[in-house]
Amino acid sequence: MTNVAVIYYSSTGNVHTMAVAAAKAAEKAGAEVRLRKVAELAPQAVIETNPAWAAHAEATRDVEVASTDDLVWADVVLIGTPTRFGAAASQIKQFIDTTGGIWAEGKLVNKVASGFTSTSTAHGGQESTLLALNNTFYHWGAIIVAPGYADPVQFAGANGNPYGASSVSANQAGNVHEENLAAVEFQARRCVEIAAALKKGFAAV
Ligand SMILES: Cc1cc2nc3c(=O)[nH]c(=O)nc-3n(C[C@H](O)[C@H](O)[C@H](O)COP(=O)(O)O)c2cc1C
Repeated sequence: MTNVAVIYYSSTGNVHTMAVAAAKAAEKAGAEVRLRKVAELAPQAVIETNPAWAAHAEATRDVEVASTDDLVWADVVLIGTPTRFGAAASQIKQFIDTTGGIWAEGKLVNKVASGFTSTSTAHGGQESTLLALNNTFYHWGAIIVAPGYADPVQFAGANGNPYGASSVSANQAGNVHEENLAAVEFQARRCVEIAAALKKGFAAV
């Protein structure tokens, strides 16, 4: 059994929708899956300035919050974040910054890792966000499994990002194109497949 942790942050539901699709696809591929949001850092007063943000926070209040134990448990770590000025959301960064202890113990080595994102605009920083996430994965000693163009879904009109599934929301809540969902499903399946092969390979050496 391959363990998959889908860990995400989402203010207005786009990345959440992608995370749920990734989790379901990994489960369908035979993995055991933990879907976890990272802790919110924004003050409630700020959240309430945006009705979509407040509504999404309320709708997902029962989603379990990610811990470093989820990373230790996982064979595959899929991290989803909206773009914030071309980089990951601070909520995701804060979670990443709690991994120093398990990193020092070597507990992140050889995890299969992959990122997905959502931006408002097509050239709003999807690649810079995903490449910045990859920098963390390198430091963990993880094995980055990007979708590449390894499936025809990557050539669908709304897709095309080989670094990780990416949606363009136009700042609309929960506005993920079905082709983006197919892309993140493929990405999750690919990670499960590669992690299972790695496990077998390591067991054989
Ligand atoms: C502070 C802030 C910074 C943002 N920076 C960018 C950006 O650099 N480029 C972009 O295209 N969208 C940017 N966005 C928009 C979000 O990334 C976009 O709406 C995304 O789809 C939200 O995902 P979510 O619904 O999962 O929260 C920004 C939003 C906020 C609140």
